[in-house]
Amino acid sequence: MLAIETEHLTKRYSGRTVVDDVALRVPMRCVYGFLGPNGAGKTTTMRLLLGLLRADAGTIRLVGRDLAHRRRDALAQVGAFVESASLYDHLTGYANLDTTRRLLNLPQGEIDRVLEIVGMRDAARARAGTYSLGMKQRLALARALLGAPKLLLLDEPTNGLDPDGIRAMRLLIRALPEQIGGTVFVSSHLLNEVEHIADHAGMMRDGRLVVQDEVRMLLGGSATVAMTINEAEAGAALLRARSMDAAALDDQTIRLRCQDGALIQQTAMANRILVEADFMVSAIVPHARTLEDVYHDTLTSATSDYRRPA
Ligand SMILES: Nc1ncnc2c1ncn2[C@@H]1O[C@H](COP(=O)(O)OP(=O)(O)OP(=O)(O)O)[C@@H](O)[C@H]1O
Repeated sequence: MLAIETEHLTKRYSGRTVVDDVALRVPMRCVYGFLGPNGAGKTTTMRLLLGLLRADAGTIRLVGRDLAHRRRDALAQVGAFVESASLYDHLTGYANLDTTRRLLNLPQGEIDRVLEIVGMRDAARARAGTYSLGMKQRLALARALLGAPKLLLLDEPTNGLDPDGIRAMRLLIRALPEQIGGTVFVSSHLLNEVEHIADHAGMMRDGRLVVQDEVRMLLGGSATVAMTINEAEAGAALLRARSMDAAALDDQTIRLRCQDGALIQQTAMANRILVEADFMVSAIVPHARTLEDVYHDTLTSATSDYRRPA
């Protein structure tokens, strides 16, 4: 069973398709990072998943329940914070959670359970108006955890936080799949963040899901090295003539893309070719592939489609 499964999910505004035939495959018990530039359709997709918008086509299953046919049951599996945390400043953290607890008709003990998860048992006695933004976000997360949902949808959870707040939120999110026995679906435009916290990632562009895979698979594949050389254009041209994947990044730097597992051998070969042709190579620095590379390779190319069959 998947935490989120969509088929042909489509949403149009005034004839313009902003979510286009999206097939999300989000496994259970993981952190899934949902990436894409502004306007790519992430928020619209999340609103569709939460039943806040009606799709023009396609289906949504949340933790095995079809959203159209078993709406209550499906949404009962989901906790979310989609807009930035809205709390009653004049109430304590505890009382804020208590209002939601009563609405959901949950036992009192639920509040202590969720406060424990977000590490705010003591702070919950203070009024929410005195909290830092990081604490407000954690309290909002605690509220989303009320009722023990198996799926959490978080929209830009570190937005506006300082470095300490970002770190605390990241650690918290990383530990959540284990603690809730479920999945955390996080939208973000911070590639570095998703690389640190997510096991799976999906990338949207112009309403389409153009990448979806395990993060370790996305980061695998070709590795690159940066070679510092006296004449990068000519050096890169020579390497390309010898069937190597090389490009001049600037006057003095060649980027050499190596096949999986062949980094050392291909780098040594490129170095020998250049030196034998009287180029001066002064540094060779391997560069581990990052999600930023995947993002740029994918989102800047009009034709690429990294989707793997599910
Ligand atoms: N209510 C609406 N009416 C018309 N167009 C809309 C509406 N909501 C969103 N859009 C358009 O749909 C597209 C996708 O927007 P969406 O907010 O889903 O993108 P996003 O990936 O979440 O971007 P951001 O990171 O900026 O929030 C955008 O072009 C946006 O202008």
